[in-house]
Amino acid sequence: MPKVTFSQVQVRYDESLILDNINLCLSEHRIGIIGSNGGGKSTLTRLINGLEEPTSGTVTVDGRDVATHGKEIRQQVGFVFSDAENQIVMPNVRDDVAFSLRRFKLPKPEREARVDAALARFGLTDLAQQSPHTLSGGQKQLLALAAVLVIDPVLIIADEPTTLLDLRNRDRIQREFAALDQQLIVVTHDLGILSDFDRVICIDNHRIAADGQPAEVIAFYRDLMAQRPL
Ligand SMILES: Nc1ncnc2c1ncn2[C@@H]1O[C@H](COP(=O)(O)OP(=O)(O)OP(=O)(O)O)[C@@H](O)[C@H]1O
Repeated sequence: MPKVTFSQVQVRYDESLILDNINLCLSEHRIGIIGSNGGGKSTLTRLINGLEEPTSGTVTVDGRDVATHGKEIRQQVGFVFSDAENQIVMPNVRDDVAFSLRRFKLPKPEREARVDAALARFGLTDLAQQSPHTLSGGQKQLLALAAVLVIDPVLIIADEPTTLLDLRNRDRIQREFAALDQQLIVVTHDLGILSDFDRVICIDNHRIAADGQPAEVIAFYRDLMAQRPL
């Protein structure tokens, strides 16, 4: 598995502290990030492929500093955003998936085969010629995942991937996650999908509040939320 490290990472926007003194080494297969709204979860994951930069401290992927190796790291780290609409770049579903491969100099038959396989994997084959904007919210989420998995990343980061999904598609994503060989980091409020993960981290108040096995960290988070006044 890749190794992602955070060393004394701090993120500030103007006067607001978003992440404070984060030290982590992430090398497990499947890692969940949970915590209250606005705590800094998305920011934490966006640091891993350079979508955000730390105000101080360093983030590395397999020893390479994201600040100086961003382009290289983005070829190996796939990011599925919570708002799948923002991930749409091309006028039809097929081209949207193919667009992810533009940076990889693949022979055309291989590129086509990879796109076909990614579409089939997420039940999108029949929608291949359709505009992505006409898909349902859940289908857009599946398209976003297909567009990331087609590059065969070593690490997949998914920010609230099940938010818009009905139960069937949520279960489909859970099964896909369970079958992935790659390292996976998922930010979610859907605690059920984390039960078989290797590690869960709870971010609260811009810091790591708990870090360990899913059952123990989820129990900690539930207690924390129960104590908090509405
Ligand atoms: N570009 C930005 N400029 C200013 N503030 C920002 C920016 N990005 C994030 N923030 C703020 O940082 C804080 C943490 O945001 P983040 O999205 O990381 O939280 P989160 O834990 O993922 O929240 P949620 O569970 O609600 O998605 C929020 O208060 C947010 O408003």
